[in-house]
Amino acid sequence: MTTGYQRLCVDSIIPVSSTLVIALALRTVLQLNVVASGIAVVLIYPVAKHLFRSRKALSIAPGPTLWPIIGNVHQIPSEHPWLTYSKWAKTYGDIIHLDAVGQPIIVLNSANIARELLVKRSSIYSGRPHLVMAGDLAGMGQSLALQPYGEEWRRQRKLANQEYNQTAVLRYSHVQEAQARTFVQRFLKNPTSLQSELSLGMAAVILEANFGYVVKSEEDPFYKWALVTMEDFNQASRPGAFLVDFIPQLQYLPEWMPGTGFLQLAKTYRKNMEVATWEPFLWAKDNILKGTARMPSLCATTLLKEEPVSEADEASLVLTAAALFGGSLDTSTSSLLSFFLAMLHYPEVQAKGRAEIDAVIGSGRLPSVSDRASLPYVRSIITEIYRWAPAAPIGIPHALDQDDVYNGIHVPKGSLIIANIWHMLHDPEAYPEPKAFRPERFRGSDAEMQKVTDVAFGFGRRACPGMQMAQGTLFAFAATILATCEIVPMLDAYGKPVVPDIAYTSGVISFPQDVKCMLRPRSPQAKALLEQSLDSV
Ligand code: HEM
Repeated sequence: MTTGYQRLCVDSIIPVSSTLVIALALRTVLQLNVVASGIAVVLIYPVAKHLFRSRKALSIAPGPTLWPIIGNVHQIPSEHPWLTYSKWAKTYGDIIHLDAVGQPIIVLNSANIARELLVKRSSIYSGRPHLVMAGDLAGMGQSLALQPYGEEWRRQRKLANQEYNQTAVLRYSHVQEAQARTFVQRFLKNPTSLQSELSLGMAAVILEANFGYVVKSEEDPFYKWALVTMEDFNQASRPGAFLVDFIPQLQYLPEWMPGTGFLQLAKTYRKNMEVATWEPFLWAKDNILKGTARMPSLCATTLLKEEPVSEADEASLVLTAAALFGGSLDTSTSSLLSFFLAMLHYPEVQAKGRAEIDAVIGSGRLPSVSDRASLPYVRSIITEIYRWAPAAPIGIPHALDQDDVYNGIHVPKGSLIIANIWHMLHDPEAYPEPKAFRPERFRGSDAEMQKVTDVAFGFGRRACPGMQMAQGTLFAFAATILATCEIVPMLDAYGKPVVPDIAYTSGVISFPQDVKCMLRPRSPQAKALLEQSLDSV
């Protein structure tokens, strides 16, 4: 059955193409004899007029031509969608309407419109898309990042905020500093593994903050399980990978039927997820109750509350911790890879950051997270990373829970709302020469930097709850690296430096590709400080 909305989409068409239809019709008319012309005008004109009028009557936002039934499915880009949406902004403007077989998708290319809708109208714009394979069948839809906007989401969000708000997160500064120092030591020994060492460092920060658990190596079982589940999620949520996402009724087929392998796969994903999320929690609970756990942690704070923690509360806690891990790992790793890439391409920025650290901290100690306030240039470098290469270039889509009208434009209930963060942060009006990495553009002003973080971490009630954690971790890593080492390119077989290209992957979390480089210790004293700092951990 075709829904009213599907019909509207199929019938509607953009003005440009309506004009084209009329022009083509007229050209045909001119080639026909008078009688035939008369018939053609009678037949074609009303159709063209109808197409033109129905779009206006609908008042949906502009966008590429909608095809019958499929809408824009064939035009929705799978590679670097933020770049195509950004290009479309020139033709269609800051709010674009797309349709994927009846599913309305609204792309926002303006931070102001995103604020109008996702922040000011957040009571209706804070849902998430419903994923059948990843969400319902694999069981991942219960976690904070995918929960529909409602009671359970609020419960999980409260747990996340309690532990990772601006003040509470400072209790983890020592973890962030220790991991930054460990990373530098490890990478000095093994300069071929930048991405995996960063990923391990990011995981270690969040697993300690969530569970009081210390990760020592890539072989750590909790770390390995978490990676498996993240990969399962990537597979399960791949757009178009599973028919059941388009035809949800398929989930009720019996498992013995041919073609239902996805049901078995979903069970495997669910089992992996249960191990990855519950095992570290049970470990933490056991240690907290025995009094042997490292403190503080999200689990300790929650379990040691005065009121008893019910089974349902425990389940919410486990899901929150899992979402925080998932939200943290790739975004922070990608941002730090971008830091390395930027420092290789802009050695003068690297030198300036280092000079600021030398001037403020000197060379007698390593930087700590509490130095953030006195290092505005290092803060600017980190902010410029969020802007220059946002780790989540189109964020996570929101879903609209009610029909809405914005500036006369109809935004249908159930629309997916995509904030094109990349475009907003590359607007040449706000950020001249947006492709240049230039921390000076903020003039050391926190208000200017906040304009970037207000966009890069998403909007409204769903905005990133890990922002303060990310800020501290990225600062600890960037400042420790700059204070102790120079970031230098690898050398080729002829001893020539090889600076990696600026190229990014296409996923929801976009990574710079093939960033290879070396760290060169700045002095024997810097090396000694690093070694001493690890002895004291
Ligand atoms: C550079 C680092 C990071 C960036 C750029 C980033 C960006 C984002 C963005 C754009 C969103 C979507 C917001 C929206 O829907 O409007 C998001 C959501 C989320 N982030 Fe982050 N994030 C980062 C680090 C972190 C960290 C460190 C954590 C955990 C400690 C985290 C946990 C989450 C969670 C759980 C959500 C889902 C929130 C919800 O649906 O209510 N993120 N993040």
